[in-house]
Amino acid sequence: MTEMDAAWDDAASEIVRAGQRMDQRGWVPATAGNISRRLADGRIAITRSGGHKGFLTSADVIEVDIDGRPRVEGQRSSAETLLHTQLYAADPAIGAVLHGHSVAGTVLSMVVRDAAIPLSGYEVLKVFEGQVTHDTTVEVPLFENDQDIARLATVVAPHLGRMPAGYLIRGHGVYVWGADMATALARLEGLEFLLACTLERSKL
Ligand SMILES: CSC[C@@H](O)[C@@H](O)C(=O)COP(=O)(O)O
Ligand SMILES: [Zn+2]
Repeated sequence: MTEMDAAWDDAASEIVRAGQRMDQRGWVPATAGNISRRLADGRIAITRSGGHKGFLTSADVIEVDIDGRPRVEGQRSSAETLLHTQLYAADPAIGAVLHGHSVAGTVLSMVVRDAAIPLSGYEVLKVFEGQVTHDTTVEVPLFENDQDIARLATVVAPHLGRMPAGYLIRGHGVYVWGADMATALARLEGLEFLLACTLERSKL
């Protein structure tokens, strides 16, 4: 096996395991969610469209370029590929992107009518990029859902580089990222925890 093949296999395994983890947590119901990883050589590995993300195999991971085009003609990458590649294009430090549809994120995004959900005073805020204290507010932007992903990407674009905790799409789900898969998964777990806390507090 070449070094390039081994690197691809590692990335595909990380994606498969991330899907299993997200499924265990209930964040990818039915065929929801998508997962990608940028390799050191710049190749982008992403889940194919459809299929359950808890039951992925490496055959469900395909290569796309930075503009979101599958390298192999006829392969169908995630319907939301452009939301991944725009993050990679904007920041060379990003190495993994995760998208899930949790109950807390979906419900909160439909109840809150503001353009962002503020998260304040939580110790777990320190899981997000650049955060060193609980004594702060991190805003999670809320974008309107759109089946036209290219158009949705243009709405997200002006916010790139200014979303330490990721973002929410209304009635749809969350996007988070990190330098590697472990960091992206930790941020997703942190964000889901904080969204669940926000939802619980709204019931008191
Ligand atoms: C269960 S429908 C969910 C899809 O419409 C979409 O939002 C999603 O997250 C998964 O799409 P996919 O094309 O498999 O990456
Ligand atoms: Zn989705």
